[in-house]
Amino acid sequence: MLRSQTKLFALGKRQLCRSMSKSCDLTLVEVDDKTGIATLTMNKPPVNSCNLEMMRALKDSMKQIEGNKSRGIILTSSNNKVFSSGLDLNELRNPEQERLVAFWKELQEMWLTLYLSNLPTAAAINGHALAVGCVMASACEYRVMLPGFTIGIHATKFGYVVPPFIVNSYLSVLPRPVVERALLQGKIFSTDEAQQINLIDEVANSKEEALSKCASFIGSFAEANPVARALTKRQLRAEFARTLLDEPEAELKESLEYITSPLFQDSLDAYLAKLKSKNKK
Ligand SMILES: CCCCCCCCCCCC/C=C/CC(=O)SCCNC(=O)CCNC(=O)[C@H](O)C(C)(C)COP(=O)(O)OP(=O)(O)OC[C@H]1O[C@@H](n2cnc3c(N)ncnc32)[C@H](O)[C@@H]1OP(=O)(O)O
Repeated sequence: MLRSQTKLFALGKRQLCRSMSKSCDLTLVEVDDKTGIATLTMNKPPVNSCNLEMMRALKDSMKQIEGNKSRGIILTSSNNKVFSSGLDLNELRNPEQERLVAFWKELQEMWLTLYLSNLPTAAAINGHALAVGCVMASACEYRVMLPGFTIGIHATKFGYVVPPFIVNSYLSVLPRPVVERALLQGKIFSTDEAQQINLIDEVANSKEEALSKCASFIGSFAEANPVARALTKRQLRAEFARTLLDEPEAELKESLEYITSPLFQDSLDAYLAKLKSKNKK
């Protein structure tokens, strides 16, 4: 995509500076003047983990793209090894109640904004997509992944119960028996395995190729009336979004109780220690 053909804007500056992250642009949005397709790039070093500010920036970017009458959204990463490492686990560890409530509500809203977007959505998965990283990719309508990476929801492996809307994210892409086995095993798929079960639609050999394949998918709706398309998509997806649309408070309460339980906190401590020790060896 040529720089001269794109409009570039960034969100999340203020929030990011407050959270003392390394970069000042959590998300980058480029809109191709020719195609009208927006590329939304996650840009939170080192691994695009989703803290409160990141999820807010993602949600705000998506709303801004919809408001700008773009023709579609491609979600990707500025990191060439990691698409997203999922929720920022530091947000879940010994959380301060007010921030945890804001964090979980933001997760709910970000997921709903992406899952029910009026626009065609596609993910150019140019790195590992773990847990909520996989959930975000699954919430899109189309997925193109680069070889040599991994994707999946491994929550049960480290003692996390999978919330219903995350189950639904998988169910909107994969058949129920596959979802059941994958979630209960905490299965992480290689690119090849993901293609075999249709968790991803295509494999591309470079990020540019992945973006181009995503753009072709979005272009395939050129003949569809955008309003009719959006309302039909909403109808098709409403069932899986029902819990969060109708009872977000109940889902919030259940999740908060679980996250603040000693059982969860203990397994999180052990998991984080393991993750950190990897880099000390
Ligand atoms: C009955 C109904 C009840 C309903 C109850 C509901 C209950 C709800 C509960 C809970 C939540 C469950 C949902 C979970 C979803 C999630 O998304 S949890 C996040 C899970 N993600 C991971 O486990 C990813 C872990 N990371 C990695 O595997 C690797 O980092 C990587 C493969 C992504 C990248 O590897 P590499 O490039 O080698 O980088 P690293 O050196 O590993 O990482 C750099 C740096 O970042 C830290 N880090 C990595 N991931 C995270 C993260 N997700 N959060 C926070 N920090 C992370 C890592 O520790 C390194 O830090 P240091 O440099 O060592 O300080």
